[in-house]
Amino acid sequence: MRTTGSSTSDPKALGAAGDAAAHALLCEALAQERPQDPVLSEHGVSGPAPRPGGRVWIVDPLDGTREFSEPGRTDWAVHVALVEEHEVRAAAVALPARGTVLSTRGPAEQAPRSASRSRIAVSRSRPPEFVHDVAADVGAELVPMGSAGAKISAVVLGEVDAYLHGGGQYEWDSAAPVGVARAAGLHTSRLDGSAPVYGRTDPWLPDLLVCRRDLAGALLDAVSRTRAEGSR
Ligand SMILES: Nc1ncnc2c1ncn2[C@@H]1O[C@H](COP(=O)(O)O)[C@@H](OP(=O)(O)O)[C@H]1O
Repeated sequence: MRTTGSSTSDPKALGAAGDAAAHALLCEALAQERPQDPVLSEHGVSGPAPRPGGRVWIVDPLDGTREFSEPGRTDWAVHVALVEEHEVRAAAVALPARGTVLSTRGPAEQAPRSASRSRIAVSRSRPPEFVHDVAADVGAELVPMGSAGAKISAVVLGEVDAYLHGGGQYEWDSAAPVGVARAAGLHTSRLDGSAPVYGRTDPWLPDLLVCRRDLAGALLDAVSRTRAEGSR
């Protein structure tokens, strides 16, 4: 759709069309392969109603819709996660513009460090206010990128060392990439250090830290310090 320009020159319409096409494809495939399972996304639930703690596929057909509609950008992704008992059991994140799919079947080890100075991926359109103070606190460089899936993939691939998010997000923005990151041996938590919980009735999951294990303590301390200072 991107290379043919689809039928529209309006970036928003191209994003919406890509999102709708990917959603239809994933729902059709899951209805065919796993007809007993509910599927949750930004578009609501398709298939049977989810049961508390039961199996649910959490998908984001197009994460980084804005970047998808900007020619040449590769920071957008497709997320598919299988959640059971509030845990991600299996997941895949596709980066179609890079011809790459990362999954929970990938190597269970962290990539080597990207550079001597830590690099933290943050939203390019809505970076949380506290990230500048956190970066200064730990001596890191900020790397603005689109898409939670692309940013978490960048941590898995060793291109950056951490992804820091705050201010808002839903379970479909992070379920699959968090599953992939955890399988790759990375730290994944909320900003208070607790484990992210998926498959809840309310899918709001507004903050997240994914990083190399050796950085987790320093980053969580810096987040807690800068947020406490900011609220004074
Ligand atoms: N404050 C916020 N509230 C709700 N969703 C947010 C958000 N900040 C980021 N997101 C969502 O998280 C995904 C990654 O965002 P970002 O590129 O800014 O890091 C995007 O998903 P979509 O592209 O699927 O809409 C975006 O909508």
